[in-house]
Parts: sequence; structure tokens; C-alpha cells
Amino acid sequence: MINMQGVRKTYQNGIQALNNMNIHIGKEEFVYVVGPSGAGKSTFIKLIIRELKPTEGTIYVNETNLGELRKKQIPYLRRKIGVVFQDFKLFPNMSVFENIAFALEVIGEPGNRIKPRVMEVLELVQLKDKARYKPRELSGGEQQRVAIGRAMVNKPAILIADEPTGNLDPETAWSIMGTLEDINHRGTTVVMATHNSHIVNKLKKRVIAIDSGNIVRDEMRGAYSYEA
Ligand SMILES: Nc1ncnc2c1ncn2[C@@H]1O[C@H](COP(=O)(O)OP(=O)(O)OP(=O)(O)O)[C@@H](O)[C@H]1O
Repeated sequence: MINMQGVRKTYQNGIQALNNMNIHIGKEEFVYVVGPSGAGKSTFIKLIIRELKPTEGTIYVNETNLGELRKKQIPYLRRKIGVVFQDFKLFPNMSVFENIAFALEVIGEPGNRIKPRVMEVLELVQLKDKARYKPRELSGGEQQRVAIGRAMVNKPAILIADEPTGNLDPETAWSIMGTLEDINHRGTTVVMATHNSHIVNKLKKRVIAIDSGNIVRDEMRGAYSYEA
């Protein structure tokens, strides 16, 4: 599903963000990526979604070698990967429905298929009754669920979440985790970068710990840190 071999990323300013990453994430796994600020977590995620190219090494996502991907093929990769961020990144002037539908419109989905699929997704993220609301009329947790809905509308094989609970209170964060678990149980691989030690330690999953650009720990049902 996601395979990195000998991946190194050095930014133009000379900072080596990742050194020799070797990792395999299989189908339907749920993985936390943890590590201190500046460890390389976002760089790892940006490489998977092909926002960045590695300086060295090979990355496969869904059997696609990203190094052989041409620029115009990137949108096809992005359909296989849903992405959610800490700050939701919703369109403020569009309703919940329109925010989700937009992801289908840009890939040229026929109009008659859009409404039924958006309704399915609203059901998945439990926002059917808020379809006409604008993002500013929603709580942070609801906004994050819209972002998750938008990420899932193309039925991607992989959902990447970069600090998805970062702006949410603890209770809302747990409800978002419930949504992510549900998505994972339905067959989507979930990769979540997080600083939320409470969630990682309570809701046990595979933990990949990165520090100074290296994988320092990779454990099934791992903890946030060694001490935890
Ligand atoms: N565009 C960039 N140009 C230069 N250096 C960068 C760039 N983006 C990140 N870095 C550097 O690369 C290293 C890894 O950064 P990265 O954002 O991947 O860390 P992170 O683990 O996601 O941190 P955080 O938890 O704070 O989000 C850091 O030293 C950072 O300063």
C-alpha cells in the first residue's frame, strides 16, 4: 500500500528532514506517526501525497512508483489518497454539501452521481442535518468531519490525517477518532500524524516514531513514548 525504501529528503536550505526511511504500511492498517516537533512527520506525509519529491529513494503508493509519476498524473494519485489537516481547509463560502461535492465536481463526476454520494458521505460523518450550513456555523469537530467527508468522497484507499485533532477539545477529538476508526474498519488505510499522547496510548494502534528524520520505533499496539 505504502512502501518507502532508502528515502531521504534534504530541503533546499540544507536541512535533512528524513534520513534513509524504510517502511511498509499494509492494506487496512491504522498507523500513528509520532515524534517531537521538527522530527519529520509532515515531510513524511508530504512525500506520500507527492507534494514533495524525495532527494533519494523509492516510494510506492498503491503499486504506483511516485518517482515515475508525471505531473499530470498527480491528480489521479490524489484520488486514491484522502487528506485531512489540523486546520480543516474548508471553503468558507460553500455549504457543507458544496464543500464535499466540490471534490467530485473537479474530477468530472457526472452530476446525477454527485448528490447520492455526498448524502452517503454525510451519513458516514454524521452531518446529514447540517448539509446546508456554512463552515462558520459549525463547531470545530463538525468542521473536521466535513473535511473528513470531503477526503473520503472519492472512496480513497488511503486516508492521511496530519494532526487532525490538534485544534479540538478532548471530547471532540475522541469523536473524530471514532469517525476515523469507522473509516478504517470499512477498509481504508489510515495514517495519522499526531502529538496527542492520550489518544495514542488509549486507542492502541501501530506506532511509527520519528526523531531527527529517522524511524526510532515501529511497534504494533505501541505507546506514544517509551515512558508512557
Ligand atoms: N519547506 C521547508 N524548507 C526547509 N526546511 C523545512 C521545510 N519544511 C520543513 N523543514 C524542516 O524539516 C524538518 C522536519 O520538519 P517537519 O515539518 O517534517 O516536522 P514535523 O515532525 O512535522 O514537525 P511538527 O510536529 O512541528 O509539525 C524541520 O527541521 C523543519 O524545520
